[in-house]
Amino acid sequence: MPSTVTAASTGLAVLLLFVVYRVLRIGRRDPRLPPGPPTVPVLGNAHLIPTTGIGLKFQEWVQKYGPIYSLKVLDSTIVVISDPQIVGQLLDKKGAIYSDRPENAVAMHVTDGHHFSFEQQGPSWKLKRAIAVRHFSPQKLDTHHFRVQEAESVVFMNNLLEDPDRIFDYARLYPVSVACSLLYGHRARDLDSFWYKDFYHMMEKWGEVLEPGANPPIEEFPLCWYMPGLWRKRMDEVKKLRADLWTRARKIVDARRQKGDKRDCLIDEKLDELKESDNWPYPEFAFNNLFGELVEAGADTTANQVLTIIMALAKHPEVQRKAQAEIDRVCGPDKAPTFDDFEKLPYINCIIKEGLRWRPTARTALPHRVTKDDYYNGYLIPKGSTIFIAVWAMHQDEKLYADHVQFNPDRFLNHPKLANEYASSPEYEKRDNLHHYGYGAGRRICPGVHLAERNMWRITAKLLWAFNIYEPTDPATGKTIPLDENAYNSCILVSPLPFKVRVEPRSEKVLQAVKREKADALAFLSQYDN
Ligand code: HEM
Repeated sequence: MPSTVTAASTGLAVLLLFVVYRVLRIGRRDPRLPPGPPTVPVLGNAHLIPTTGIGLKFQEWVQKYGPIYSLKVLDSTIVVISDPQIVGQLLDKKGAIYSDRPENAVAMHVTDGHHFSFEQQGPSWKLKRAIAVRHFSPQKLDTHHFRVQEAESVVFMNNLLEDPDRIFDYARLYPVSVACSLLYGHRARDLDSFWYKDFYHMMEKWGEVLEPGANPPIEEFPLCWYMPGLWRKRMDEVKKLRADLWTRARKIVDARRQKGDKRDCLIDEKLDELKESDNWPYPEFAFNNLFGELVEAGADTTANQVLTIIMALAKHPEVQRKAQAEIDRVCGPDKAPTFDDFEKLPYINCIIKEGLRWRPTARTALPHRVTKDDYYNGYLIPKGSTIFIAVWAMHQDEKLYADHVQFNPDRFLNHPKLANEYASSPEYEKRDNLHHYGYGAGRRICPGVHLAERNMWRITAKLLWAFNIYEPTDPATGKTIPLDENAYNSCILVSPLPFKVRVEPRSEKVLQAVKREKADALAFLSQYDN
C-alpha cells in the first residue's frame, strides 16, 4: 500500500512539474525568432505593451532591437518591421502568405464579423476589395467622380470664407461628404448633418476601441473576454452606435429609392444588382456595413492628413510661398487649380507626400498575419505571427530622412508621381524617396489611395491658391500663438488635436473667383442633398 501511495504521489508530482514547466514556457521567446525585449513567464512581453501610443513604443524598440524584432504576448508572436527592404521582401514580394489579418475579437464583436479591413484573406475579403478597387479606380475617379470632389472642394473654400474659424471642422466635413456622396448618394451638407455629426461621433469612439493595446489580450487568452472593465463598456457602446449609424443610413437610402429617387452612387448600383440576381453573397447587415466601413476607412484618414497639411503650412510660410509661386505661374488669380493641373504643379504633390511622411495618420498601418512558417535572414517568422509595419519609426528614421523632424516637402522633389505609382512597384527602392508607408504595404495596401490622393491634392492646391495661412494670434497682445506640431490624439488613426489658424484671401480677385464658383458647385451637388 505505501509503495502504491508513493508511486501515485510521484506521478502527481511529475505531472505537476510538467504542467508548471509548460506554463512557464508560455511567453518565452523561441531563440530562432528575431530579437526583442526580455520576456517574463506566461505574459511574455504583454506587460510592456502600452494601452495607448503603440506607434511611439515601436520606435523605441526599433532603436534597441533593430529593423526586425519580435514581441511575445503569451504564446503568440508579433513581428515588427521597420526596414523598407524587409517590408518589400516579406509583405510585398510574399504577399500570398503575408496578407491575412490577425484575429481581432473586439473588432469582430463590434462589426458582427463583417468588416473588410479586419477580415481574413478569403472570398469575402476578395470580393469587397474588388468592389472598392473598381469604384475608386483612377479611371473612374478621373472620368466620373471628379465632379463631386471638385464641387465639394469649392464648397470647402466658400465655407472658409464665411467662417474661417471652423477650418478644423470643414477639413473633416469635406472628405466625409465626398465619401458619402460616392457611396450612399447623400452628402454631408453642413456640420449639423447626420452624415457628419453622427459619423464622427461614432468614429471617435471606434478609434479608441481599436487602438492596439486598448483591450485585454482576448485572442491569446480567451477567458479575458469575461473580464469586466471600461474596455467592455466602450466596446458595447461602439457596437450599438455603429449598427444604429449604418442601419439609419440604409433606411435613408431605402426611403428615397421608394420614392423613385435613384442616385449615382455605389449603394444604388449594388442594390440594383441585388434586385437582378439572387446571388448576392452577403446577409443584409454585412451589405449595409460594406458602404459604412468604406466611409469609415476613407473619411477620417483623409481628414487627419489634410489637417496635418494645414498645420504644417501655417508653421511654414516659406512652403506656402514656394507653392504659391508655382500656382500663380500656372493658374493666375482668376482660375482655381483643378486636378487637371496635377503635372504642372508638382510641389503640391510634394507637400502631400511630406504630410504623410511627417505625421502618418496610421502609425502602425494595420496588422497583417503570416499564414505559413517563413524565414528572414535566418530568423523564424512562425505561421500565425502578427506583422506590424512600424510606419512611424521608419518615417522618423534619420538614416532614411535626414533632418526628419523638419516638415520639408523638398525631399520629394524627385518623386513627381502619385503615391500608388511608387507603392505598386515590385522594387522597394522605387517607393517614394525609397520608403513611404503611409498607405501600408502588400496586398492589403489601401484601396482608397487614388481617392485619398486626389482629395488631398484638390484641397491643398485650392487652399494655397486662395489663402495665406497663419498661426493664430492672441487678440489681446497681437502676438503669434505657436501651434504645437506634436499635439495629436492617440488612437489607431492619429489626428491633430483641434487647433485654429488664421486664413486670409490672397487678393480681392481670388476672393471673387472663389465666390463665383459656389453657385455652380451647389447646383451640381443638389442631387446629393437630403
Ligand atoms: C490619406 C488617406 C488614407 C490613408 C493614410 C490610408 C491608410 C491606410 C492604411 C495604412 C491601410 C492599411 C494597409 C495595410 O494593411 O497594409 C489602409 C487600408 C484600407 N483603406 Fe485606407 N487610407 C486612406 C484613405 C482611404 C480611402 C479614401 C478609402 C476608401 C474610400 C480607404 C479604404 C481602405 C480600406 C477598405 C482598407 C482595408 C484594405 C484591406 O484590408 O484589404 N482608405 N488604409
